[in-house]
Amino acid sequence: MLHDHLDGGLRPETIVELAAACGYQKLPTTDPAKLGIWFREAADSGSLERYLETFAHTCAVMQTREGLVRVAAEAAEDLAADGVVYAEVRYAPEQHLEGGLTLDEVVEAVQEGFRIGEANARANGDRIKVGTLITAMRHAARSQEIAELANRHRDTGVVGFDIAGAEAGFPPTRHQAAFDYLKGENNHFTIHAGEAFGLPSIWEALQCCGADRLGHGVRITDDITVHDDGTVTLGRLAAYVRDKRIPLEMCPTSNLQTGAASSYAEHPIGLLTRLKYRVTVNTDNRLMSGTSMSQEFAHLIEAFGYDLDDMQWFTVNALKSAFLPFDERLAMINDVVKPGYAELKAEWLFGSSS
Ligand SMILES: O=c1[nH]cnc2c1ncn2[C@@H]1O[C@H](CO)[C@@H](O)[C@H]1O
Ligand SMILES: [Zn+2]
Repeated sequence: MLHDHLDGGLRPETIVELAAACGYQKLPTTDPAKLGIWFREAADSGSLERYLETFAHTCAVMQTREGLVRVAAEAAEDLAADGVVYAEVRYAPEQHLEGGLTLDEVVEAVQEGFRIGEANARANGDRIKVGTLITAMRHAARSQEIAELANRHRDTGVVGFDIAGAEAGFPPTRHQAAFDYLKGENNHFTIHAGEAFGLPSIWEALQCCGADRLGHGVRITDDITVHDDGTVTLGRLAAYVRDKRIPLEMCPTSNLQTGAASSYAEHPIGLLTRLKYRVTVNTDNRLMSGTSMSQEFAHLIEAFGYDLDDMQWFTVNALKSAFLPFDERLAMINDVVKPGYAELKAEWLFGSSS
């Protein structure tokens, strides 16, 4: 899985405990069950801007080294327990400086947490590798500094860079210098684009900034015409995205909440999958969307009748598009993902062994 926000995936009980530990008193409730529901409902706003307001509470409890280590470790454990074997988890270090940590200390704490979480997952019989994406906030003006931060930590598990936050009014070219810098360093980046704003945002992300992947990218369907007889005409940009195999990090539930899609059945992932775009399935924010990787798959199975072969295709697409070295991607696909799906198929054929 390629698109999961660290500050969008906390366990509700952890938020409550960390809030008590750091004296944060603005939580809407300190009952973990109610808090989980509150996040889901508050994020169900129909607008990206309002959806993003809920992150004030999670970021508030991620301002200390201990808080960051714990949240990162638990993210790795939770993803592994759900069957995820490779996850790229992102967050914006600039949002975690209020407790006096430096940008580098924030990154070091999160990296330590991921390593602890990977080890705990192994102890539980699960296997996961977590790669970190360092995000810069698109409304802010620190992207150059954050890109340099990502580049500095590239040899200890930071696999790339991203920009996130409100899209309308903040085109990716505001951060052109950061992208040019990363290209100069032969580093990788993805850009949230085509979620709350349409084709110009996708075009800029690809053709000006040089993004390796698109976060969401759902609005690419604005450039696709489906005719009454079912045939399809692709515009130039839609054709480019498909021809160049640009990975689309699709997050169905998140898109329903922010209004980027109106139902699972009508989510552009159905059309884009049929047209064999490089589609991947992701959670975006497990807390705000009350979801998990397996739940996102379950929604798609229900809406589109996908089977294990389709799940495997999405998973292989994700590994092909990961910011991991090529040999590791290949080993993940051939030695982990394919045998894993073969095992699921055997269970389907012969019945579960457990
Ligand atoms: O779907 C999204 N679109 C744009 N920005 C997002 C989305 N989900 C989360 N964030 C933003 O990314 C920051 C760093 O993780 C979060 O704090 C949130 O503001
Ligand atoms: Zn996102």
